[in-house]
Amino acid sequence: MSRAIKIENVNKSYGDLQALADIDLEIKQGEFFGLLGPNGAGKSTLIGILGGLVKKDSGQVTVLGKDIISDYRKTKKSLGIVPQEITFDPYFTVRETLEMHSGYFGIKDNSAKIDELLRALSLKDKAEIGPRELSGGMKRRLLIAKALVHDPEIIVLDEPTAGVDVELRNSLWDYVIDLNQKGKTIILTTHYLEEAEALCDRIAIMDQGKIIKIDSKENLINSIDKKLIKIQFKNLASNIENELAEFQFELNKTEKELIIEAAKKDLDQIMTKINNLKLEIVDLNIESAKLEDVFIKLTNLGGETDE
Ligand SMILES: Nc1ncnc2c1ncn2[C@@H]1O[C@H](COP(=O)(O)OP(=O)(O)OP(=O)(O)O)[C@@H](O)[C@H]1O
Repeated sequence: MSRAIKIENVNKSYGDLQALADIDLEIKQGEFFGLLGPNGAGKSTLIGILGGLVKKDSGQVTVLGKDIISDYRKTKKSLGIVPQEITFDPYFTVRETLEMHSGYFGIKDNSAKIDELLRALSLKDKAEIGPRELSGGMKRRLLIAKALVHDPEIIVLDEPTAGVDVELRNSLWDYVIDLNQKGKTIILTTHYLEEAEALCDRIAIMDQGKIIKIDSKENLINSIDKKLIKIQFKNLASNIENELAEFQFELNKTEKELIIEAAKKDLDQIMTKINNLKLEIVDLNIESAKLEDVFIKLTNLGGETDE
């Protein structure tokens, strides 16, 4: 696979605040890449640099092998960036907004693509009204359509589903997955970690202007040695707590449910002990670690994953 984006040694400060510190990152063509991190980690700053909205202090960024500064026009055409901030010209309808944006890229008749986007993003019946009459979620979908009118090779989505309801979120993802399967590179930032876990192949976790971890989703999740065992018994026995004393567990006596957090290496011993209790099991569930566990471990910010 060839390279979609190469970021080398990029730095950016706002006064005394170093928003990006020596960022190195390569994203291959066709990847579905997740850029995660707590508020203020530097994700939007990095995306702003990519799109030419933020000026880097140093370093180099290339898009499909072209420098974002010296080959600005070409790199701009290869990128479709959906920003976090919603801004529109209120005097144009949804369709006119998309036609005008096509015009920026020199596309004269773009009605087939515009119709495809309006359909995919469920905006067809809103095509002739102004952005002021759209709900917050609809505005966000128009922002996505606007970024895609010129059929870019690389699509960057900065928090695309904030404020979008579940049904539309799912249809939006179906559309983005389809684009990715057709070969488009997708870069996603989101605070919905389960969304990143479901969609991304590779993930970079940023914190305080640095990339603190970058790996495949599977490797990240496997790096957490944790299983959550939930067992519901028909009846409890008085010796459960003694029997499991060496492990970390919770016992809900009303629900007759036992929850044990265990390392993989202890699973066999735990299951043997539970077997020795000779209790009738009503339900059993073993969960593996989630991307959220990795995020919490690396950033110590579990409580702030949702905005
Ligand atoms: N224009 C600006 N002027 C001054 N400081 C800024 C500016 N833009 C961003 N920052 C600061 O740079 C840091 C990185 O911000 P950035 O928006 O890139 O983070 P983020 O990871 O996108 O956060 P979020 O998840 O909240 O969107 C923050 O400390 C922020 O306050």
